[in-house]
Amino acid sequence: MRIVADENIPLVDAFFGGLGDIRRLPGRAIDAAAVADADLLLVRSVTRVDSTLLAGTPVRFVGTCTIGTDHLDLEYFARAGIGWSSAPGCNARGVVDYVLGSLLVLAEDEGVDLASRTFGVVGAGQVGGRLVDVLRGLGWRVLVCDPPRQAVEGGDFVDLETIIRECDAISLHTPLDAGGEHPTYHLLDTGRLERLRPGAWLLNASRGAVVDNQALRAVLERRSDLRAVLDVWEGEPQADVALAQLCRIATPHIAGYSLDGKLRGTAQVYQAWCRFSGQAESVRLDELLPAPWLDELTLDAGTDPNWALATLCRAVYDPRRDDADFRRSLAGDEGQRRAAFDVLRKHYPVRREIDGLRVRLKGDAPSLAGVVRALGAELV
Ligand SMILES: NC(=O)C1=CN([C@@H]2O[C@H](COP(=O)(O)OP(=O)(O)OC[C@H]3O[C@@H](n4cnc5c(N)ncnc54)[C@H](O)[C@@H]3O)[C@@H](O)[C@H]2O)C=CC1
Ligand SMILES: O=C(O)C(=O)[C@H](O)COP(=O)(O)O
Repeated sequence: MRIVADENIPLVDAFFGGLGDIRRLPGRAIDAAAVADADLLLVRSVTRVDSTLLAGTPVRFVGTCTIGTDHLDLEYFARAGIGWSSAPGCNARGVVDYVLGSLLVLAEDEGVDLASRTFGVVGAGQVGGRLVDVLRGLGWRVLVCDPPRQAVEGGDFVDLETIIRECDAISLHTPLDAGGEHPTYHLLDTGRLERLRPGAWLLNASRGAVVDNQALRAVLERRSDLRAVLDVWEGEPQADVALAQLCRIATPHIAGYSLDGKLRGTAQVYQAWCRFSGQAESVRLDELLPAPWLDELTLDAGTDPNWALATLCRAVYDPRRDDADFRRSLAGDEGQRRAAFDVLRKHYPVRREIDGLRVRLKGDAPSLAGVVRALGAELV
């Protein structure tokens, strides 16, 4: 079997090496010629996979080691009888950790207590759903907007206008969808951005075009009270430099880049391929995942819970490093910036997940135990 794979899929040899010959290419260089004799195509989010790429090739299965599927033409796959899989939820925890780290930075800048803010989560699926659980677990007020879920489940959801009107911090976690019943392309347009509450924080780690980037830049230029955190950009790997400079945190689409999340992505697609092809699985992720660098922490019962929250999160991940790396890359010319966007992603440092921590409490401390549990870390 011939396999073509994005060179940035970690452990691709460990999982797929026994199945055939693997040709590894930069994701943006995977073209029709590269897949002309491939049976299996493994991609990440940067490769557009549609009839232009696949028509006339022997490719019978496409795996994307990502959560997002907006780069796949799924209607074409159905028409052409091509099997496919994404990796639902694989890196959702990484995005939650990114949002937590960003909220801590914003709160520290402005000297506000996060518990006094109202949070809005737009899109409560794999990522947003986990984020809601963590924020509510910390005892914070969270409003949730998810019209597709609301239509099916009824329940405790609000509309987007309520989020805009009432929330001090809004985090976007929808898929990018230009059509359908609940389109998300430019979901935050000029009008909605203008109506953000005074001093509001807007975070986008979903897909760039869920926010109208030009409109956001114009609004941020007019309203110095707003704070923006952007991990994703319209036109990646190009990012609007002026917009990035107006953001409090700006990063090159790395919110979900925990090692655990990336390896889960490869493993989930391998499992999907095994189901599709009727083969037994012979490689297991838990045998390949390295131990975390930081395993166990001890907190005294007298520790301030807000300090504990910041310390536990930042012990594992602090987005300021990624912001600083990205900001330095913005000094280059257009070509250098495009290249740097991909280089920062390709050589991303090892990062683990906050819920991999084990925390020991010295003494009886129910509020500290609540913080540890809300973060998903293990109390030992
Ligand atoms: N920056 C990064 O590194 C990463 C970004 N992502 C992106 O995050 C986004 C969310 O991913 P998941 O949670 O896994 O997706 P998901 O499909 O599990 O959840 C998305 C949720 O959004 C809801 N939704 C759809 N249309 C909506 C609308 N118009 N308004 C409000 N809610 C709407 C859906 O009902 C669903 O519950 C995707 O765009 C994904 O590509 C995912 C992982 C990493
Ligand atoms: O899983 C997703 O969806 C993401 O956005 C990934 O974090 C994107 O990773 P790449 O495929 O762009 O490396």
